[in-house]
Amino acid sequence: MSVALLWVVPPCDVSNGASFMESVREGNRFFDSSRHRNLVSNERINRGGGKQTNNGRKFSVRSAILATPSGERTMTSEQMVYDVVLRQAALVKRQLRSTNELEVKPDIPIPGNLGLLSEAYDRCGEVCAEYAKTFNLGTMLMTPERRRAIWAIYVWCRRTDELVDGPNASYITPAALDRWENRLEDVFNGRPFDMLDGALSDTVSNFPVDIQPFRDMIEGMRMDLRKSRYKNFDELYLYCYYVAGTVGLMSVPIMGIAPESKATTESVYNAALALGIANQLTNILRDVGEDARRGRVYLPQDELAQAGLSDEDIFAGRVTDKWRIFMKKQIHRARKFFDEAEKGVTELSSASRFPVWASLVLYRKILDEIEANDYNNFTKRAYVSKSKKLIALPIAYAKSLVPPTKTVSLQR
Ligand SMILES: CC(C)=CCC/C(C)=C/CC/C(C)=C/CC/C(C)=C/[C@@H]1[C@@H](COP(=O)(O)OP(=O)(O)O)[C@]1(C)CC/C=C(\C)CC/C=C(\C)CCC=C(C)C
Ligand SMILES: [Mn+2]
Repeated sequence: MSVALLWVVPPCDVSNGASFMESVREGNRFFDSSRHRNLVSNERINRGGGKQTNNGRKFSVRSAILATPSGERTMTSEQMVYDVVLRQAALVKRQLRSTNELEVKPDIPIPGNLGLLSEAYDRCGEVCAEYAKTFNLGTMLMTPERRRAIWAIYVWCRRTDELVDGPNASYITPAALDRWENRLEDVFNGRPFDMLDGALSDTVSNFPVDIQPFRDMIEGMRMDLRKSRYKNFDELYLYCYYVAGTVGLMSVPIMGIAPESKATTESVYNAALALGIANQLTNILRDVGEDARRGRVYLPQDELAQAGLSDEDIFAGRVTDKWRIFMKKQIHRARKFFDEAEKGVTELSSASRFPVWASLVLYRKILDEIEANDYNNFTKRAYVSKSKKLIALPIAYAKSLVPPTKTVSLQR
């Protein structure tokens, strides 16, 4: 296990604040909260980090699950999630208006704090370089402000995922996730707990990032703790939104939409959501065998039954014609989400397009590799070789040079 892994989410992390504080001494040094308040109150945009409750109303996908008296939901997961998309897009639009209207004051440098802040961002960059080499390379083309903000978000997502997927996952309880969520609220309120949270606190005070996708990612981790089967695609869609679609919604406010783009803000956020869903569906199709060995089946149960398959077939790990037909349909669906996402990448600001194209092209290729393995995702892990990556990256770069369309092409 790498040193960085232990350091990102120390064993005592969310379950024991005091010993965690001891274990990250730099964090203590940085987060004398009174000093940090100075730092985050130096906001370029008057948003009041953490207070974005969508017009005073805290919104969550969970709270939007409307039910009939018989307990049936009246909205599909897609409809519920689209509501979060609209809210994040509205926040960005409001922000754009307010920065045009308000006089934007230059940052007042605070000696000492700024040094620590840049150290915090450097740490985030190191984690990114350790865990996501190709992606990290792609961020080098972004402006320094955007790059470090994306690093801070990446690190928060990675730490959140590590809670349920890392070496200490068996100690993680719903209560620990509640504490992690309280810590998130503190980040948005300018009271970060440690150095890495501090970088995120600074990021969310400088960019119009809504807290809801962050809360929803934690909700996805709760879902993972209590659930190991998905009745249908609607249930799976919600899970994919929670753990991956949220990443798209967190990232676009940082990456920015090209000023010359004619696309609606909502449509770009919708494409970002689609990329998260596509990635997660691909991740699930790649890891069927690995997940089954942990007793988990992320595939829609009704679609398995329609194909004449059951959990037993998955646990047995036999590649049959029934399985191949089933897999072809699942791959087709994941590709549809990638297609949807592609329409939006071109609309991003020019320097942000390359890392997104690179990640899209490389992740999409995993689906080709599952096919090349004759759909054996039980015992063969589909991966994109170094040489294939080397061929794909210049293609991604060429795609990133294509400017936004001149006409309104993206509408929902
Ligand atoms: C350019 C780019 C990719 C930016 C995103 C950077 C960022 C903040 C990434 C965070 C990723 C993360 C650590 C998420 C935690 C949950 C998780 C692990 C999700 C899975 C990722 C794959 O990781 P991996 O293969 O390492 O999985 P294992 O842990 O090994 O199982 C996911 C499958 C999903 C991640 C989702 C995205 C990267 C969505 C990206 C979408 C955008 C950047 C929006 C682009 C904009 C438009 C308009 C298309
Ligand atoms: Mn994972």
